[in-house]
Amino acid sequence: MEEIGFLGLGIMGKAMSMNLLRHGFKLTVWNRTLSRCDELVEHGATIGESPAAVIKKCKYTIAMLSDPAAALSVVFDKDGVLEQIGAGKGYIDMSTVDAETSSKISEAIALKGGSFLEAPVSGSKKPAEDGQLVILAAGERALYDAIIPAFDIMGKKSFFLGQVGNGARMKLVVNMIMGSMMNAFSEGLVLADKSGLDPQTLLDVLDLGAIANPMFKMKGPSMTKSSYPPAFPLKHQQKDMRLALALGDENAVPMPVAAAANEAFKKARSMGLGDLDFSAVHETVASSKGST
Ligand SMILES: NC(=O)C1=CN([C@@H]2O[C@H](COP(=O)(O)OP(=O)(O)OC[C@H]3O[C@@H](n4cnc5c(N)ncnc54)[C@H](OP(=O)(O)O)[C@@H]3O)[C@@H](O)[C@H]2O)C=CC1
Ligand SMILES: O=CC(=O)O
Repeated sequence: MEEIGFLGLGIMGKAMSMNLLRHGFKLTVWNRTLSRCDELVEHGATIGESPAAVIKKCKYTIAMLSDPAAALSVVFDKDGVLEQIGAGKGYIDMSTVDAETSSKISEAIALKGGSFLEAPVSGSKKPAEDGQLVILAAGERALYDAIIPAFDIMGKKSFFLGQVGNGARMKLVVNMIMGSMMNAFSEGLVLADKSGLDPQTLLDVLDLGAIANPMFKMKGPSMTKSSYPPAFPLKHQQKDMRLALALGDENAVPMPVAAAANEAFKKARSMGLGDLDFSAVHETVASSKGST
C-alpha cells in the first residue's frame, strides 16, 4: 500500500501507527506536540511539518485526535487538511466526535473534491497495540474499500455503517453504555468493601456470571488498588457522555442513567482526575465521606 499519513500521536494514535509500521506500512506522521513523533521516527516514520504537508505527500491520511475542537482545528485552521486535500486524496478521521463535527469535515472535504470517511474505534490502548480494535466506519464506500488493508491491521473487525454520522453515533452509543457500566461497577466495588466484603471475591463472582465482561476483568484489580494508569483518559469518556447525552436530547430519548454517569465523570474531572484512566471515576464513590 502507498505511504499513509497519520495525524495525532496520543495514546491511541501512537499505538495504531506503531502497529502499522510494524506491519510494513510507510508512514508520514504529524503531532501538535512535535516531540511525540520521535519514537515513530526511530521506527521508520517520516515527519510532516503540518497537517497540510502530510496531506500533500500522502494519498490517504488518518487522524486520531482528542475531541471535536481538535478534529475541526486540524482540518480548518492554517496549514490544515483543507489546504491540500483534493481529488484523488482521502481523509479518514478515527477520533471520537459527534455526527455534526464529522459532517462539517465531510462537507468541506467534498467541496475540495476529496474523499472522507469517519472511522471511530471501540477498544483501548492494548487493543490498539495488538491490532484488535473494532472499527465503526461511515462515509465514502470507495475510500473504505481502499483503506481496508490498514483497517485489517489496526482492527479485528470493521463495520461499514453507511452515511457520515452513523459511525460517530454508533461510537457514542457504545461509550454511553460503557461509561454507565463503569459507574455501576465502581459503586458495587465500594459497596462490597464498605459492607465488609472482599472486593476481590466480588470480582471473582462477577467473572463467573452473566455480567462478566473484559472491562470488569481488566480494570477491576487495579481499581481495588486505587491505581488508574491512563489507557482511556477520563476527560475523553466525559466528552463521550456529553456528546451521547446531546444525541439523546436530539432524539428525545430519556437517559437518566447516562446523565447520572456524566455527573460522576464531571465530578471526577473537578477532582483533577481527567488525565487518569476513566476507571478513576471510582474515586468519586471510594473517597466520598460517608458516616455509618
Ligand atoms: N484511549 C482510548 O482508550 C480510546 C480513545 N478513543 C478516542 O480516540 C481519540 C484519541 O484518544 P487518545 O489517544 O486516548 O487521546 P490523547 O489525549 O492521548 O491524544 C489526543 C491527541 O489529540 C491531539 N490534540 C489535542 N488537541 C489538539 C488540537 N487542538 N490540535 C491538534 N491536535 C490536538 C493531541 O496532541 P498533543 O500531543 O499535542 O496534545 C494528541 O495527539 C479521542 O477522541 C478518544 O475519545 C477511542 C477509543 C479508545
Ligand atoms: O473509547 C474507548 C474505548 O475503550 O473504546
